[in-house]
Amino acid sequence: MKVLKFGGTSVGSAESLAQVVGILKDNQEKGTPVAVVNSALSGITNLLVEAGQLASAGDEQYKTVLSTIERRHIQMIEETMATATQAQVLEKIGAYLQQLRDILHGVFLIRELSKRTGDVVLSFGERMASYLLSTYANQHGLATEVLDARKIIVTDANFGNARVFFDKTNKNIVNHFASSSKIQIITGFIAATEEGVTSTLGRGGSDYTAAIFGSALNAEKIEIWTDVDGVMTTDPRQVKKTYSLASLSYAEAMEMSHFGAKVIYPPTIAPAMIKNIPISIRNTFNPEFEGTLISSQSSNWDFDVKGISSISEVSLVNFQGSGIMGVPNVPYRLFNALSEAEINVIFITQASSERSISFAISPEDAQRTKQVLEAEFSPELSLHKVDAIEIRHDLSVVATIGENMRHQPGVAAKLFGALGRNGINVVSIAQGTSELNISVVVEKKDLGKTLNCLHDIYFLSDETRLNIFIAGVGLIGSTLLAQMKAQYENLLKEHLKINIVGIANSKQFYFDSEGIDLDNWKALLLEKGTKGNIDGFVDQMVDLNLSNAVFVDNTSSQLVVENYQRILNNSISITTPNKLASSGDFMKLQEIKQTAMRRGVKFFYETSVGAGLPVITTLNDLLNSGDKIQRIEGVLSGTLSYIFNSFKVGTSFSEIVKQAQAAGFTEPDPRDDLNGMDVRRKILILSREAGYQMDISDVAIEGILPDSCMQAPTVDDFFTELGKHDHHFENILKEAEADGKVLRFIACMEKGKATVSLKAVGPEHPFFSLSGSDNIISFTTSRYLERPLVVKGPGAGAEVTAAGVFAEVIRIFNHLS
Ligand SMILES: NC(=O)C1=CN([C@@H]2O[C@H](COP(=O)(O)OP(=O)(O)OC[C@H]3O[C@@H](n4cnc5c(N)ncnc54)[C@H](O)[C@@H]3O)[C@@H](O)[C@H]2O)C=CC1
Ligand SMILES: N[C@@H](CC=O)C(=O)O
Ligand code: NA
Repeated sequence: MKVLKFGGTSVGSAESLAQVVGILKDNQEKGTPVAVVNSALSGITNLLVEAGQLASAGDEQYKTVLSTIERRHIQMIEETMATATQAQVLEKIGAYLQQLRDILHGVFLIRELSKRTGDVVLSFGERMASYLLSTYANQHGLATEVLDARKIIVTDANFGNARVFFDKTNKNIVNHFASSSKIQIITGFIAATEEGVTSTLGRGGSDYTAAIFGSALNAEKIEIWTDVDGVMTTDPRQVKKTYSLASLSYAEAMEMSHFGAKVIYPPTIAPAMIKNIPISIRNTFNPEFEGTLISSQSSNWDFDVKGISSISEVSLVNFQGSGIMGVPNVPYRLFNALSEAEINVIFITQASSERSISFAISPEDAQRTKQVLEAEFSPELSLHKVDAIEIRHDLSVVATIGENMRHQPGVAAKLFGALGRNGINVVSIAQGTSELNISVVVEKKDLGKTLNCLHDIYFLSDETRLNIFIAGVGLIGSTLLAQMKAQYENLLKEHLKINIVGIANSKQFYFDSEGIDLDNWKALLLEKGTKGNIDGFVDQMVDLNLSNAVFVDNTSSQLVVENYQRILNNSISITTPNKLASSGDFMKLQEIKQTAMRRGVKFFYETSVGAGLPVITTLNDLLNSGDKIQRIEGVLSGTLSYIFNSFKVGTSFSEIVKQAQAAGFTEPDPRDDLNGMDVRRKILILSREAGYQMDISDVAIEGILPDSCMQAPTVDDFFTELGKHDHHFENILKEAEADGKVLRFIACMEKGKATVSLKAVGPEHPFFSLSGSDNIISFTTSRYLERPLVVKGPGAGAEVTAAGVFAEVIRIFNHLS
């Protein structure tokens, strides 16, 4: 014998009734006898509650609600019943509705709805649904009859949440089933007192009915049929990719349910658990799927954690004071008072100093909790032995659950590490000594982020999203987007989903938290983008509060840099080829780095020197392993390298500069390259990395650009002006060539002294043989003293720079996961 329970959605439409009959027939074919428990049609119980409340408040609107209830049932009859039988079925349902109307009219007249009458009102939902289901099943070739559970389940008179008398109930069940041959369609949720007065079983009532019958009949299994594929690893409304759990132990299922997962109402598991009857959660609309089996077995499961459940809205009460320390009856008085006031405590922690006890409750109980505690502890409050009761709102509880967590070091570290890296503040923590559950209280605004990042770290097997925000979609930014698009599928195979959530240029921005379509980003930004500057972009990024977030600054804008502190403070990592922060004000840079460190996120800017070449990481590797930097020397400008590699006597200098610009080597304003500013910034960045507290003014420069070029108001004017000086550059070149030398714009830093100058170097010089846009950086250190460590290769250009930024994005991902 199996007991099958069908929830409201399973009996709420023509389609679902057909599915239910299919499931029953399937069992019949397999020779498995079944008993069926059903709920009211979906939504009807709430409507009945509402009608009762309106009637008792003397509000005629109850009639409108009643009409809605009536319409739902009539519509079901019209959609599901054979035409010839419709009149008869309508008559029967009409009789139920008339009774209900009479009762509500009475409630309306006397303006009072006792719990006892409330239960009668509610009972109509299940009674009508059972009748419809049984009639439908009989019309489709099954032999069923309605079993009104009020004849069977005997309870006390605690209406609304009645307690079952199991001796009598079990006897009734056994006797009834001994004499019935048809499939029993049992009204869930409802019961009756010994005197035959209608009662209800409280929250989760129909599940409970199924467990009561299953247990009395020693069923081989109880199946709870609903509209989802069993129990999911976490709330699918909050996390995009969740999985259905094949199995759960009773204890896990209870923990999950206690913390809000819609699994099964915990007390209803008890009768089944005592008899060790497995409970399976199945999807009426996907009956082939096995769903979730809840049993005493701890299943094979590859992960430390089974599920992450949450209660989105809780309040946290802090009860503290010097007078409670070590006083044994304080906790007793506290929780007893709450229990007497029927206030449900969701979560408790106590500091080991015993000076404070915190517990979470539903927000609707907050006011009452305060009153109850103030009354109970009024003497202690007036003597200041207990502090004023503090209640914090807008919090959520997230519980990480699983039997595998037991005796498993590292599970908690993973959890808190992930929360820390994502900037989620943990308000309170509890872990039962059973080690089955670690619960944390977080701010409500962080709930989605918490569930997503925990789901990512525990169930990494499928994919992790990296949420990326890109400011600057010019040359480097657009190349980066193209590279990310090209690599998207390959990364997905590695379980990494590149999710470009926001893009911005200097005028507007565009967001899509599901990931911007990379085939179409330009049009989306231009046509659908919001007008606004970087501050607005960052505001929206921060508001989204996504986990695993990275901000990429592909601009050369100081306005963007001004936002770094705020971005890092919101636990979003940054990678950038923009040199303004790393070569800007020294104290500000320190603050930015400290914020990143404090928030456990990254601030990377490898591409600001030598573009994609590993310059800063190499320098840091040397330093971290204890080497001492003696000297850093290099050709640090891709533009200038290209220019002096291509400039031959007889060619025009200004034309070559234009070529460098067209090749994507120059700064947005090429004068930054030609006047040496770009190189000064780069040698400053390296000097600072090497430990010197220097500023841009500490980098001496011998400029090569005539003043008139610098003063040109626009880049075009600059080129015109530069053309006038072609002969000047040709002369410099001729002089060098006469000595068999080439021109190199060389930066050097030794003992905190940095210089930048144009030099003519001969074939003996290591920088002689450069070509294209090559950079070369040589590190002379204590360990690389005679022969320096050299990094060399293209040091500018869209592809290599964007690739360097891309690599840092992935490095940040590796750090986050
Ligand atoms: N071209 C190269 O080889 C290398 C470039 N870089 C750096 O890469 C950065 C980007 O260079 P490009 O792509 O060539 O510049 P670009 O001028 O082509 O693009 C800059 C982008 O930033 C946007 N932007 C400017 N100010 C903004 C603001 N306040 N807010 C939002 N967006 C803003 C612009 O609208 C544009 O989309 C620069 O910092 C440059 O120094 C670094 C290494 C190599
Ligand atoms: N304009 C720069 C680009 C890299 O930082 C250069 O030419 O090196
Ligand atoms: Na680099």
